[in-house]
Amino acid sequence: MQGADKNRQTESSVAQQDGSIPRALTPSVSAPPRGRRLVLIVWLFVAITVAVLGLAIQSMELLAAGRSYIAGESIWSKSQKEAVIHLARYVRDRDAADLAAYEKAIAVPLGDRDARLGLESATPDLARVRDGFLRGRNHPDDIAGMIRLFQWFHDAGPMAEVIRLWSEADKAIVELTVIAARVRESVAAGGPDDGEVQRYLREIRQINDRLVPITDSFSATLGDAQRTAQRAIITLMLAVSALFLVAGVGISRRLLRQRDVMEGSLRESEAQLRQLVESAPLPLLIVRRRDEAIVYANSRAHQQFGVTAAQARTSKASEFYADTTMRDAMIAAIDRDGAIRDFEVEMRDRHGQRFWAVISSQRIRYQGDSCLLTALHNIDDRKRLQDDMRFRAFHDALTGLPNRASFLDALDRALKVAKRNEERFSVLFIDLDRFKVINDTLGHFAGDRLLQLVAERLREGVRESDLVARLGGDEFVILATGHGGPEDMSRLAEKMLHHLENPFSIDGREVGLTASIGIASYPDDGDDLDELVKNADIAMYQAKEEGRNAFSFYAPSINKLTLQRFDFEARLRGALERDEFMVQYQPVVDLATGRLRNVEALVRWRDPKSGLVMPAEFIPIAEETGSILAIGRWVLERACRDLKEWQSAGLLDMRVAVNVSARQVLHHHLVNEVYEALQNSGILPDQLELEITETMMVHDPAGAERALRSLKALGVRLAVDDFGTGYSSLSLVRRFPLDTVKIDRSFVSGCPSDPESMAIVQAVATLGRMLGLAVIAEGVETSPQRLAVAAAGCPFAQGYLFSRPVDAHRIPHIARAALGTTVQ
Ligand SMILES: Nc1nc2c(ncn2[C@@H]2O[C@H](COP(=O)(O)O[C@H]3[C@@H](O)[C@H](n4cnc5c(=O)[nH]c(N)nc54)O[C@@H]3COP(=O)(O)O)[C@@H](O)[C@H]2O)c(=O)[nH]1
Repeated sequence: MQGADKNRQTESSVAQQDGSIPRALTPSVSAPPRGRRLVLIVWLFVAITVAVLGLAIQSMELLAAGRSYIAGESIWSKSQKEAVIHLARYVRDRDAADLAAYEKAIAVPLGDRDARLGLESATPDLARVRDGFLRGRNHPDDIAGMIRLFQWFHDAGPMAEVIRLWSEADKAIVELTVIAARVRESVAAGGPDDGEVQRYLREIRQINDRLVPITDSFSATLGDAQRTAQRAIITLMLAVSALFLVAGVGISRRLLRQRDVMEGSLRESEAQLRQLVESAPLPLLIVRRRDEAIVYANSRAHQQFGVTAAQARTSKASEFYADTTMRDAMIAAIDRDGAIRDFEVEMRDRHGQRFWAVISSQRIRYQGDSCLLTALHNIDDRKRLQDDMRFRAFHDALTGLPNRASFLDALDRALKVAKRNEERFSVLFIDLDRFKVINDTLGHFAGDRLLQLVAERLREGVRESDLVARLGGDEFVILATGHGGPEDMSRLAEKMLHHLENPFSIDGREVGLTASIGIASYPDDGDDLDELVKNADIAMYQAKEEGRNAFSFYAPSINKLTLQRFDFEARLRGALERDEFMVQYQPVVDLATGRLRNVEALVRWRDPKSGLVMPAEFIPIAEETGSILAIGRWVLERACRDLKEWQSAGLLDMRVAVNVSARQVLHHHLVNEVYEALQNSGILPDQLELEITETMMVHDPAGAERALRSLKALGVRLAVDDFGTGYSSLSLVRRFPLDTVKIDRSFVSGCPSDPESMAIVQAVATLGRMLGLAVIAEGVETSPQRLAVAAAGCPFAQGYLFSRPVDAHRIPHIARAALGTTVQ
């Protein structure tokens, strides 16, 4: 409302019919513009009025000039008569007074004569003419009209006759002046005698007799001319008026027709525009500013606000704004700028349902009132998308928990608050134990589901004020604010471990899971963001070192150890790319012949920092970090290629055994990788033996069985490593499609002195023989052990007694030797 009147002159005009559309929106019709037409009509009537006025003035002037001639003729006639009388007296009495009276009287006709002669000359001397008329005692104001009348109409009927009679009369006047001159001369000479007097009087009488009919005629003709002119003028005026009347009627009819056409076009345009506005895809409103009344709303607006047309008419626009502050800001912007474009505002419909809209609005005049024409666009979907994107930017898509960015943000805020208020808070770094193995074992879908369930349990276990976030993978973090000291944190960590202890149900399976938690607190364990997170991570490693399913507080003393571990892990991650791995091969000997049965591939890491690293040191870490998959694949490829080379060198019966970790076995790509290794190298499937540990088979028998059967279908051989260390050894050999059993070194080392070890070796050898499995005794270091395992029925053996693991190039040499004793 404010400032409405002030700005009225800037508002658009609108049609005034009820419900019509703002004229500012009406398309133009094809007639000339209304303003221009109006100007033309005004000018036409001005021209007509000027013409009529001009004609009337001229007519009146002509009539006035006619009357001047009549008046002049009267004076002329009287003067002429006086001149005759006084001249006759002078002739009779020779009285100078009569002569003077004569001269005064005759000056009038002579003046008029001079004027006439002047007007009849080819180049009239108007001064002379005017002087003549003045001497003829005509009124000075009439002279100009008399001159014009003479000039314009001297050839026209009555006027020509008047001038002719005037010339006739002037001849008689001139004759009179001649007689007067003769009389004067005669008087001067003492005459005239009686005879002359009589003659002069007779001549004067004759002239007068001639003049009387001329002047009568002159007077009558002048009267006729005046009447004729009067009639002509009246006729002309009537004709002109009739003409103007006809023209006026014609123009008016034309204007009316044009107005009808324009109104028709306007109505049509308005109807079209109304239809357009009605069917516009956007809600449109016209709101009266004075009282916020909705004076027009299209059907989309009715839908948007959940109102009928009747309800809209009785509603106030302000009812539909969710927030009056926003509405006030919008009105202020309109008052300032005259219009607003794409103003974002929250609205609500009649039922209170809120939605976001962008509004464009401008001031208009509508039905004589200052109004706002407003178009709005519901942007709820866009807002939702934006909110969703914002949520995604700060939340983990899988678990819905705040993500790393969100956590760091919250941590930053917590730090500032804690510094300001001198408060404590803690970061709990949670890493799930062996999650990667579970993920590989159960598949990624199950792994994802497990992470979601873990997230739920963690969230349920914390206070409202604490923040649980997922940093990525199986790493979670809790930002615990408003807690007391380490006791509180211990309780929280224990509670979390306890929460996770109950098995998770995934796809009908019970999955057990534990976690390791590291705790770092502000200000004791760091006073910036990075340090706190890093130290909580270090503490978490400490908890893992302590055997998992545990929590640990950060302490500077654990830092060095853990950093070494970090460093080791980091170096291991890049070792493959840097080509730091190598494979050695350890022979497996046929105890009956002493010849080579096969070789076992054993990986080593040439770490630039710590030298040759044995697999027992790095394989568990590689398994935990997942890099075992790439390392295992590389060993497989390498071993197959080396075997192919030995075969090319003539060792045709050779086989190679490759260790495969649990994560590799359960990984879906192993079958493909083995197939590719066979294809790439060109060795036969049964020349490759894959060694799987017994513990792995026991841990997930179903997964292992599935994987081993797929591998078996390729035609490769399968061996169970470390046989006897698990608890289901016998059931394993029945369930899995095995070819070879390797008796664990711990049993072989007890031979032959330990009867239990001997008995186990013997039992396994017998079992193998009966099931058609090859049995290899591992870790044979001494001749008595060799003799003992041979006596127990083991056909094959492996151990330092025969050969330590050696580089590939030495295998052909060893193979050709009789391996009765240690080669090295
Ligand atoms: N997943 C993979 N695991 C691998 C790979 N390469 C090795 N490994 C595993 O590491 C374990 C340790 O291997 P390594 O240090 O090479 O030890 C092997 C031999 O050197 C050792 N051995 C052999 N004979 C004797 C002996 O007489 N005495 C004695 N003390 N040790 C001996 O045993 C290891 C081989 O044993 P096994 O595999 O059970 O046949 C190793 O156990 C593998 O599991 C790899 O590429 N992938």
